[in-house]
Order: sequence, then structure tokens, then C-alpha cells
Amino acid sequence: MIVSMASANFVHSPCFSTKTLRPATSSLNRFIIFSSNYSYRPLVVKAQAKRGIIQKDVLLEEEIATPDDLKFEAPLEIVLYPDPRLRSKNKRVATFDDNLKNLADEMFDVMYKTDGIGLSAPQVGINVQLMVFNPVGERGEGEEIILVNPKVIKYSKKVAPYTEGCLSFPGINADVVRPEIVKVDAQDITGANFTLSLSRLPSRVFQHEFDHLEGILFFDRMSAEVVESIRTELMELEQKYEDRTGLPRPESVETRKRWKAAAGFGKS
Ligand SMILES: CSCC[C@H](NC=O)C(=O)N[C@@H](C)C(=O)N[C@@H](CO)C(=O)O
Ligand SMILES: [Fe+2]
Repeated sequence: MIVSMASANFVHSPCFSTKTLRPATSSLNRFIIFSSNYSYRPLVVKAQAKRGIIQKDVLLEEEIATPDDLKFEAPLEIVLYPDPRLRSKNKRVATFDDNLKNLADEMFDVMYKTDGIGLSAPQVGINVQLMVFNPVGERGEGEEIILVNPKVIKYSKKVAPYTEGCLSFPGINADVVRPEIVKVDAQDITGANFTLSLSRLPSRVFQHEFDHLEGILFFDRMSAEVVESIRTELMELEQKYEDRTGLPRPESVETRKRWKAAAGFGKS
């Protein structure tokens, strides 16, 4: 596991605008950051949709996960590209119970085991709005962050490149340009609302995972030249999917242009 300079710095200097992140010493201490009085967005959205203030498709985005949607079996396994679950709609979480806490715990387990620094629920086959991350990538070090139903309030105009890897694309690393700073509303594992501002590696990891929750994969964000440099590896993953499942690949890098059209910042 390589700890980059960025994540090492993260341990010692604040990349969160909040000051109450707790050390990742116990799974009970994963309840982080501060609560704000931010209004409960799903209810507002539903009310607005009812009154015709916002479009119907915004309401559809608010579909709520059922207990079945949140059922899982441990140990979790990472879903690999081009599995269609990586492109499926991820439902909002409305039940903040022990099952959700256990799911987040299991996600951290598989994330650490696979040398990850972040993981989204669709990457373990659970299509709900849940992500976990720890930019240090080591159990017991850094901060363990759980975000439920995150929404981006604001992206910085300033962008930066960074060489990203994705657990759903083992062995592939390539440059992705993203906004440097992001402001987020989310709920914690208890359902409490909070707002946070992220920069540097935490911002990068959050954005990568947030994209997963939107069905966007890191190569959707890459320039044509960068995609070209990993095209062979992507096609190898597509072939492995067919060999493993006996199913035709549900997408191919050849269809990338279609996905690319959907990937823009500031759409949330
Ligand atoms: C830079 S955002 C990467 C987030 C990603 N999460 C889910 O796909 C992830 O954890 N990717 C890993 C391949 C990763 O970045 N691992 C670290 C630590 O080993 C790395 O520097 O490669
Ligand atoms: Fe990923």
C-alpha cells in the first residue's frame, strides 16, 4: 500500500473545513464531522416536485432504498468493470439502522483488504447512496468517513489532474482532472445532516466515490488521449467479464462517447 505525499499531509493538516473528525480507532467512532441545521432535502424536493417547481426526473432521483436493496452478505466482493451494477441507479437511504452500520463496517473491511482509500456501495453490488473513505488507507490511521445520501453543493472552478486508480478497474491508473475543492451536504450513519468542505486527497477521493453513486466511472472523466492509453486494459476487463459470466459485455470502451456526454461537474 503506497501512502502518497498528499495523503501523508492529510494526516497532519486539515483538508476538511470541519474540526471534529475523530481518529479511526473504533468502528463506533465513525460518526464524524459536525451537524448543521441544513434542511431535509428529500422532503423539500418531493414538495417542490408535487407543486411542479422542479422536474419529475429530479423526484425520480430521490427513490428510496427498501430493506431488500440494503441486504448484503459478508464478506463483500468488489464488483468489476463492466458489471452493470456500476451503472445502475443508486437509491437514497432512509433507514439508519444496525444493518447500515454493518454494511459500512464491511465496506471498510474490503476497502482496506484491497488497498483502497475509498469505496462506494455500488462497487460491492449494493445500489444505494453510501460511500466510505479513509485517504490514509490504513485501518487505525487517519479518519474513517461515512457519507450517506451525499449531495455536492459547490465545486471550485480551479481544477487539477491526479493519477487515479479504481478498485473496480484493478491495475489501471490514469490521469483524471477534477475540481480541487468541493462542498458537500450529507447524512452520517445515524441520519444526522452535516456539511463539509474538502480539498486535496479527501476531495479527490470523495469526488471519485460520488461519481460512483451517480453511475459515473473514472474513465468517463478522462481525456480521449488518456482513455486511448488504457484502452487495451479496459478491453481486457471487458473480455474477462464475458469469460466469467458468459454474458455479453454490457458496455465497451467503444461506447465511451455516449457516457462522456453525461459526465459534467456541477450537475448535482
Ligand atoms: C484517488 S481516488 C481513488 C479511490 C478508489 N476507490 C474506489 O474505487 C481507490 O481506493 N482506488 C485505489 C486503487 C487507490 O487509490 N489506492 C491507493 C492506495 O493503495 C493508491 O494510491 O493506489
Ligand atoms: Fe472507483
